[in-house]
Amino acid sequence: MENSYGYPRKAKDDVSLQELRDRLAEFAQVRGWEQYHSPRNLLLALVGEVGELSEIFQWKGEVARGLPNWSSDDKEHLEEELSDVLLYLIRLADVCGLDLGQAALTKIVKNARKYPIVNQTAT
Ligand SMILES: Nc1ccn([C@H]2C[C@H](O)[C@@H](COP(=O)(O)OP(=O)(O)OP(=O)(O)O)O2)c(=O)n1
Repeated sequence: MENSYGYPRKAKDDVSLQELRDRLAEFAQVRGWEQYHSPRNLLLALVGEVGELSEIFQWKGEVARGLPNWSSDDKEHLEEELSDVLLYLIRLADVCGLDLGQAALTKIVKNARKYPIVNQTAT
């Protein structure tokens, strides 16, 4: 199976952090861009993309979940900026030699310990 980006895929919804990490490493390697992908440069690129993501929401007021009133162009733009943030984040973790997926799972467990579930009693 091949997706709309031209890459062979096993199934439609099985994108993994590992796959994205490997695609990004290949993307940089074949362009000779590894020299530019230092931790600091990637962090600055990530922050820049967070700024671009923020611009989409800037001055809009509160936005309903599911973005019911957004055009498909606006949603596509949002998908792109979210992706840029994700991709730079994954690449940053990779060049730092960290396993981002495992780290995130570990952090979720830590969060759950810090914020235990408080039983809600019906009134
Ligand atoms: N040195 C680079 C430059 C780009 N990219 C990749 C990661 C991002 O997913 C995307 C960012 O590309 P641009 O810098 O062109 O940013 P935009 O896509 O947001 O374009 P624009 O700023 O024109 O909206 O390309 C990368 O890995 N390394």
